[in-house]
Amino acid sequence: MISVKNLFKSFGDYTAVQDLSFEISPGDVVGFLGPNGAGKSTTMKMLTGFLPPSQGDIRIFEQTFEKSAIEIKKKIGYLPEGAPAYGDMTPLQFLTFIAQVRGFKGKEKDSKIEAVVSQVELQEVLDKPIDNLSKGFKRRVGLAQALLHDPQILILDEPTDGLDPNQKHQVRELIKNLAKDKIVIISTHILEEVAAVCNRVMIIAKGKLLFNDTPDALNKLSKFYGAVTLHFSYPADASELGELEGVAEMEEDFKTGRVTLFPKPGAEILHLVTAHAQRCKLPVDSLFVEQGRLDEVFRQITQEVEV
Ligand SMILES: Nc1ncnc2c1ncn2[C@@H]1O[C@H](COP(=O)(O)OP(=O)(O)OP(=O)(O)O)[C@@H](O)[C@H]1O
Repeated sequence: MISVKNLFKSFGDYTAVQDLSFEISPGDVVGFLGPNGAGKSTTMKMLTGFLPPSQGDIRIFEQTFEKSAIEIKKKIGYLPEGAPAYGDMTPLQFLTFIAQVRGFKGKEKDSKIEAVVSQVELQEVLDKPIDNLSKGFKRRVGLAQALLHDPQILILDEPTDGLDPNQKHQVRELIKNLAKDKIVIISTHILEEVAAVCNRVMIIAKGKLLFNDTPDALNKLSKFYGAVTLHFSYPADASELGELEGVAEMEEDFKTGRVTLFPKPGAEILHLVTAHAQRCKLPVDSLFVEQGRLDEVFRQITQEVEV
């Protein structure tokens, strides 16, 4: 369990993290979202013991960094932003170095390295200098060092940043396949990542925690949640759709033939819309219920915050 109470971090006059409080339990995969400069990396650095807080309390499985820094660090795997590594080392040399720092020796060291190399599929680049590797492989080396000691807590700062779609998919699959009792915290700018791997979302902006709930609860804040969108194959009069019982508002895009109907609070409008479209023989190509748009809610939540 990670328990954070009233956490602050200032750099000179600037307060990067303001009064954060939250708890994270084993099994939680948390997507940590926020605009540039929101304070995500700073918070992660405090959670890993890399930066001391200016104020506040961090407890990791009931322990504090003041009393038990080494014990806590054994439980945490951390991938810092940009996946820094020693570029003139090969992945094998780097992972050997990390394994030694983590206190592994002999056969145990070799088997830890072997396991993580196979887990993140580094075999083909093991003996090439890290500086010469592609971005995707560099990121995998970073992940390997974070996973090597099979930590209970994984803190990954933008693990898929700059990766191509295939590599993003691989990293997400890897995260999904981790033991189900771990705590995983991932900072990201990619909203689809949250839906793909996380069961919880925390949004911060200007150092303040603005949202802390499930991805589904975030979707429900979207004005598009439960809306019905239709595409017409040729222009048609959709005005009667906007007057149906339960429809609060209608948006029409005449160029694309798209019509979106927003329900009144609590109303379900799908069956009324389909029945009307059939009755009036509207030229409907496609019709679907919107799940909510994360990018729209993200903008709404993060733009409202005051300094
Ligand atoms: N060591 C430091 N000294 C001074 N200011 C800092 C320091 N580290 C971070 N900051 C400032 O604190 C704020 C939060 O930075 P942080 O890196 O935590 O944001 P972030 O949410 O991770 O952003 P991004 O998404 O761009 O990585 C920024 O304004 C940043 O310039």
